Amino acid sequence: MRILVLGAGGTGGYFGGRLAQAGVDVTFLVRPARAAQLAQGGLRIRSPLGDADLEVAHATADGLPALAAQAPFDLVLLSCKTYDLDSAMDAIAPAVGPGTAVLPILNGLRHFAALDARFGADRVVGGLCFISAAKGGDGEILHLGHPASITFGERAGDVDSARTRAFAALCAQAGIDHLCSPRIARELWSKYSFLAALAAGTCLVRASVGCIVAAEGGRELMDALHRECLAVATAEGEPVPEAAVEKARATLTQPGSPLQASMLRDLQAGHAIEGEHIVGDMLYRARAHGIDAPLLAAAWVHLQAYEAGRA
Ligand SMILES: NC(=O)C1=CN([C@@H]2O[C@H](COP(=O)(O)OP(=O)(O)OC[C@H]3O[C@@H](n4cnc5c(N)ncnc54)[C@H](OP(=O)(O)O)[C@@H]3O)[C@@H](O)[C@H]2O)C=CC1
Ligand SMILES: CC(C)(CO)C(=O)C(=O)O
Repeated sequence: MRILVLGAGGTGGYFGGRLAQAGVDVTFLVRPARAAQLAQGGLRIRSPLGDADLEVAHATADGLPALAAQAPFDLVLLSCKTYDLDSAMDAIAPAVGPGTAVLPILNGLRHFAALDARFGADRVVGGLCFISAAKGGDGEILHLGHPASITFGERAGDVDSARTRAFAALCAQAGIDHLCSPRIARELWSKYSFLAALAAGTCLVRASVGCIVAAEGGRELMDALHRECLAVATAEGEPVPEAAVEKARATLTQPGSPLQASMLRDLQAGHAIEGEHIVGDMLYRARAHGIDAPLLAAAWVHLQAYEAGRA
């Protein structure tokens, strides 16, 4: 399987790097500044699961058509931020042929409509990841915690397609914790309801879960945010299974937990954020279903004010 990884940031750099480390045919599609970094220092992963210093194949958009003409790509692992989705779709388009699958591991859900419209729904596989990772100042990939997993699956529910089976085999070869799910919509909603609550809560308070729940009313805040998101999942026809609800609730209210959403890291660094894609979209869906979501609404005001101040 020939894989193109769009982006060599926190998630793409980590998972693409692990695949490359295991000898998988991986090419990173990056912009010129990142290409220069990769050419000079390679891809460096710093992780509790093991460091790696890798020379990786990479290309910029202008070189991609020639590469795709040499041999078609079987799968594009899409790992951009959602505010870069349009440019990322333009960039990967020359590599998306008749037999190419596109597997996004972005947070949220709204990107699927854009990907379906651009490439056709049959090409787009459902996907998500769990990891805390970021690109450091020197371009190194910093894996900030233990879990690092990818979940993927056919959105039409085919448990055992050749492309998901082949990708699962490569993840196994690379030692990547992975799940090929027959219910990817459910997995997406489980992650999204958890992540939206985490991002809304930690950004609103600008603190980790542990600091929030140590405050009077903090646990109740995280619980109530989670309930708002779970109500949306149910209204959208994908109620989150009780075991996943309990696991997410425990994580969102765990005393002493250093966990914060990647959105808070971006916000504290003064970077662009995926506020509308993650918190705004959850709130829009709540409103469309007539669900009262005052905490999501407050978080969304906060994120918009941040974006306005940044502009
Ligand atoms: N980081 C985390 O811990 C987690 C993130 N996620 C989600 O994963 C997604 C990706 O996040 P993350 O990996 O952190 O993001 P990063 O910003 O670290 O990496 C994204 C990379 O995509 C590259 N990129 C964007 N547009 C293009 C383009 N047109 N051509 C080439 N490269 C492009 C960027 O390049 P450049 O460097 O040139 O800007 C950047 O390096 C987000 O939706 C996020 O919410 C999910 C789970 C955990
Ligand atoms: C919650 C977490 C860390 C899980 O991967 C995440 O997706 C994020 O912060 O963006």
